[in-house]
Amino acid sequence: MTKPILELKNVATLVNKGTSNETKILKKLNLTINDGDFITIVGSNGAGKSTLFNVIGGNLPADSGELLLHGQNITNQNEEERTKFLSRVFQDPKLGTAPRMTVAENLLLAQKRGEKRRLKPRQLKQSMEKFTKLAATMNNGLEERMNTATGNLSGGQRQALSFLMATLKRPDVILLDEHTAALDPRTSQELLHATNQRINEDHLTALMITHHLEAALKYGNRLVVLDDGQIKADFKGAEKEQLTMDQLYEYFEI
Ligand SMILES: Nc1ncnc2c1ncn2[C@@H]1O[C@H](COP(=O)(O)OP(=O)(O)OP(=O)(O)O)[C@@H](O)[C@H]1O
Repeated sequence: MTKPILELKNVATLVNKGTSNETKILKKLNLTINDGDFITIVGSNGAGKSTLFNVIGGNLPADSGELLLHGQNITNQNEEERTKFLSRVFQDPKLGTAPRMTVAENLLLAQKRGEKRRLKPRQLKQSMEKFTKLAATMNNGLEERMNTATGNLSGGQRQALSFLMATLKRPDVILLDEHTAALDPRTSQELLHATNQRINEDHLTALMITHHLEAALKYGNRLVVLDDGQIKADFKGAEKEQLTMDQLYEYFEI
């Protein structure tokens, strides 16, 4: 039986509250994320995709409705508290890693998330074999650059590292916020492939925003279409597998 990990119930979000520009972005949105779900999220510009991630991540409050994690109400938890169960990878390769630190040091930081953050050379040595193996799963030469400062990596390697850091401690939910959008088509495809492999093999739960409809169709067990702050469609299992590009395009017609 599928177990809900995170539930959004009637979540609404307002911006510019109390002004003449007050706007409702998410409109009584309901979404249940089950254990092992890999949900691709598509929608036009301004549909509310990033806002949805901001509300899940605690960067933006829900003005009404509630969020439940394993049945517990977390609506009022702040961003920092939510990092205990959640991690996010952004579009910008400059975010998510410490540029002057090496690949191995960044991975050690991610491994020590939630603990005291002092890095000891001994711990780095102990974890090196594990980190190198992990980096090799990305299939982009990251494992050969373990002692390179992150700022000197290619964009693709940097995003792969951000992804590994986000998954290292197996958070309950991983938010992938167009994490391959700044990469060239080939590098983007390779990272999507490696992302998919790790999510499936490690049975992780993830949401991935993408503007690449092909990728949204190809990856994941669910596909959610967001429109004007609401979920317009939520294709699951066989229904998603049978969904065609033409059918998906129809959701983008004005
Ligand atoms: N803090 C804010 N203040 C005012 N308006 C906001 C704020 N955050 C988002 N919006 C507006 O809410 C709407 C949804 O924005 P959001 O960034 O969530 O859309 P999106 O689906 O992620 O778009 P894109 O595909 O362009 O990234 C947009 O019209 C945006 O301008």
